[in-house]
Amino acid sequence: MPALIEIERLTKRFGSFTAVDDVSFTVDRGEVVGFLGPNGAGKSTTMKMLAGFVTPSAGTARVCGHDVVDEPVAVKRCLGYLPEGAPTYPEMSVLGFLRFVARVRGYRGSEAEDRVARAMRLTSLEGVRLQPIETLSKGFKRRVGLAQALLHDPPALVMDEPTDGLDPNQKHEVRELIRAMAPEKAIVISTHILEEVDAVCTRAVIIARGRVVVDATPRALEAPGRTLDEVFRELTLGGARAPEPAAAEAA
Ligand SMILES: Nc1ncnc2c1ncn2[C@@H]1O[C@H](COP(=O)(O)OP(=O)(O)OP(=O)(O)O)[C@@H](O)[C@H]1O
Repeated sequence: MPALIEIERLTKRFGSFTAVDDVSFTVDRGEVVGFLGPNGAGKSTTMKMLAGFVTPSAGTARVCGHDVVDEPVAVKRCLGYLPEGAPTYPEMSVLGFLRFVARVRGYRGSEAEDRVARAMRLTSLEGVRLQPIETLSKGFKRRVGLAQALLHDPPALVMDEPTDGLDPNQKHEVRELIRAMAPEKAIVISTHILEEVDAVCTRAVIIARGRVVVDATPRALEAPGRTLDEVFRELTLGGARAPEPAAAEAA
């Protein structure tokens, strides 16, 4: 049976700048892949291609067997996507926004209400349910993003820095949530926090300058006697890069 998430030679060029360069990896049910890399390595762009927000320049990606370019609606049905930053519609209340998401996803009546309630429960949002999103702290906004990604209980989850902006207790809660969901789902999380990889990931894919430089279990990476931090620096030195100004304008 094919993996729930399949990425094959995926490439994204912005003008003459190649942000994602021939990236391939798969994620099976039960796996939590930590997608790591320095700033500008191409993590968000890869995730946006998986979620259908950016069109690949070359290569393919499939979610639950559906091609992200040819079958975008089928992909969105089986994928939960947490983008970087905060959810849109800042003037909506948490409850109003999640009801809206439920409606867009085709749920009505008690099923919609049950799904909204479950998503708020999983992300501990009940206490702020009537508050406009724009008045929430960064950590709570992040949780609203997480709630919308989980609302339809998708088999595949792609989360761009899910614990960004959360305090240590909230980070712990979100990691626990990811761990609890993991057996049933294929999960990709991007992160800068290497301890997060140890805490929740079954595999680490490290990307640098748009290319995959490692795809291994955290345990294999650390052996013998090296920390993940050391491995990360060794593999990604050369670090951040920026597109040529002309390329950025062409995008
Ligand atoms: N629309 C765009 N036009 C031009 N360049 C872009 C565009 N989107 C991203 N890039 C460039 O592509 C490269 C990869 O960006 P991306 O956001 O995928 O990196 P990242 O690994 O997610 O970084 P970070 O860890 O800082 O979030 C960066 O150099 C970025 O400036």
